[in-house]
Amino acid sequence: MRHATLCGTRNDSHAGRSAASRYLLTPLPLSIAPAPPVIRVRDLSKHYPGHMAVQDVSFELAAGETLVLLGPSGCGKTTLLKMLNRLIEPTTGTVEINGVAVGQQRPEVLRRGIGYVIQQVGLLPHYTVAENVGVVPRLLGHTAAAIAERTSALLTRLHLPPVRFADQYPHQLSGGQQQRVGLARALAADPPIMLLDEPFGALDPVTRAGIRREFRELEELRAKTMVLVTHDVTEAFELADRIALLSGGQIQQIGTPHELLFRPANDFVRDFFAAERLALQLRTLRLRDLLPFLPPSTKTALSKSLFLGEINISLSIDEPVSPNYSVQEALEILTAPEASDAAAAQQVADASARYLIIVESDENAPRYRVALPELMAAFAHAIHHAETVWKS
Ligand SMILES: Nc1ncnc2c1ncn2[C@@H]1O[C@H](COP(=O)(O)OP(=O)(O)OP(=O)(O)O)[C@@H](O)[C@H]1O
Repeated sequence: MRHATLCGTRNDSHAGRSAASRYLLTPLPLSIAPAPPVIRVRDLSKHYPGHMAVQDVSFELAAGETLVLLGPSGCGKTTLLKMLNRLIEPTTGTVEINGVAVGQQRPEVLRRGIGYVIQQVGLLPHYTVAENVGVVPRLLGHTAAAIAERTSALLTRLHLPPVRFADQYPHQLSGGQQQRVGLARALAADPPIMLLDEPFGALDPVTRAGIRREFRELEELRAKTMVLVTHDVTEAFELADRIALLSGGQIQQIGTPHELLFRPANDFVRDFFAAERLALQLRTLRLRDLLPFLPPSTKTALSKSLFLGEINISLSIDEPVSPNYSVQEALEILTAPEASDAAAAQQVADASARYLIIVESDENAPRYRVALPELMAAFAHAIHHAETVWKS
């Protein structure tokens, strides 16, 4: 498994935490033992009379990793998630958190160390927003001042200004606001592990995409080990370090989004992504993957000052982009007009006049100056290469 031999480095990529960590993987020196998994699931099954909800599931999760449980309705995602914090007891198999079997811990004690977010949010209707957020810290005996400070900071971070929202009741909030309070509540005691079951499920697609973006960039979540359930493929690809794709209670494949897309383990996996294949390829491939396929003429040896000057003078792109950007993000930059700048908007009509400057953090690495047609040609080559490597 990836975390047994590799460690992820978070950075400030525009692409968000998961994408950044996937593409900045650095081999561990052989002398350093890998950290033990935070969550270890072995041969886990749940049988109901006449029905196997989950069958022989095993996986390990490293600290800070996000695993998405993905699959069609009824495939066992929620049952599997709930066995991690003992909301459901397994029929066979074990779950260990930090090396201790969860079956040996009192459920309420176990759950205080694990944040839990569900689609229905489950806010207490007669508690204010602030009281809802403070529930777990109060149980843990935190001081009133510490709870108030933490609540206020979290609400602010989640775009719920405390002055307006702290004293409101759940019924006075929109669905998206309730969802944010649910997230704040789960984060209030700063648990190292978060379990999230369709956390954005009740929202319309636009609100959902917005909250997902905020979620990805939330500082408070950066170091957390997370298991997130969704049936939304785009959501899974945006948020996962690894995805476990389930069907009929069994894991069909577990791996990075790149692995599931380009190296499907079986027909089910391939077919599951077929309808959204191109969109997922655009999200999954990074500019770094395209570099070998760019024509030599795109390589530029501009000095930093010249290069920044050129951007300002002749291009509508203000910032160089990192090779960690997805092809999707690069396309958005190349084709999106600056709303406030009519001249820039005019330039978009001739997209070939716009360039991306792909630049590594290492100053000595080559830079690339790429227009839309070159980008798309390299994308086509990179896809062909990834698929050919898999088939051979
Ligand atoms: N208490 C129960 N008794 C009997 N069968 C159950 C019970 N709970 C769940 N199941 C069955 O187990 C299977 C898995 O259910 P689960 O809720 O884990 O699926 P899911 O993948 O989360 O589905 P969805 O995406 O629709 O929420 C389903 O077929 C469901 O009907």
